[in-house]
Amino acid sequence: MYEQALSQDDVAESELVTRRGRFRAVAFRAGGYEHMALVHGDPVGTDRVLVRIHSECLTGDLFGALRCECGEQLSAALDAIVREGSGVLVYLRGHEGRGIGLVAKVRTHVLQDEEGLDTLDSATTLGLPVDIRDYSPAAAVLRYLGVRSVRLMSNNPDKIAALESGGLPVVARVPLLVPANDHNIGYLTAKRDRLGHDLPQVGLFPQHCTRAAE
Ligand SMILES: Nc1nc2c(ncn2[C@@H]2O[C@H](COP(=O)(O)OP(=O)(O)OP(=O)(O)O)[C@@H](O)[C@H]2O)c(=O)[nH]1
Ligand SMILES: [Zn+2]
Repeated sequence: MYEQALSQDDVAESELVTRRGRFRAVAFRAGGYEHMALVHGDPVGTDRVLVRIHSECLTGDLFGALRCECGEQLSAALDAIVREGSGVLVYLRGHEGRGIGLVAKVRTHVLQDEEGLDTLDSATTLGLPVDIRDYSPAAAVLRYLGVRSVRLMSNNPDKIAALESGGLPVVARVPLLVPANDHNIGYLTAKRDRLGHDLPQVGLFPQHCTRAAE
């Protein structure tokens, strides 16, 4: 857990113009990793800031893998922040594979493909934890940025609890739903049924599903 306040020694900021628009890129060190917050508009001292806390997923975010929905959620969240005119995306490193790392995550993929195990059992069969993510760096950077309260784009109740226990009030959860496909429908179903994520019922994952955050 990263409980102290971020110091300027651990932060560097620059303008970052992207295809979507203009952001402030805030690189910061916390909990042994280097993370980044992308800030759009001016959320300093503001309540109800639209925020996405995004867990690193190299395969989904960078390579567009369809076996999870991370890449599409990343795009949808940035689009929503730009539409809103203000908001923060916190990209957390060290979260790969829900904290077990990239090599271990790919090992879970092998078990999913070859043995038909789901995203939980494939981890536990390897003797690994299902989820050991630490969200405290996100709370630390949001406090550093002067965000007062948050509308969080996520389907995962753990993220809300983690932010609140980090001192950041979450005044609303904004669903972040993207279309399901044949490759990730089992993954989404396991997240809903076994991890308690707030996701639609079977048959209602539109290709099915739905809107990004509004
Ligand atoms: N161990 C493991 N991790 C995975 C697998 N697929 C994706 N991940 C990781 O899961 C993390 C994303 O967590 P999810 O449970 O998909 O979603 P979430 O971020 O908790 O919830 P949202 O805020 O609603 O997106 C990323 O860090 C991915 O690397 C898998 O099959 N096994
Ligand atoms: Zn992913």
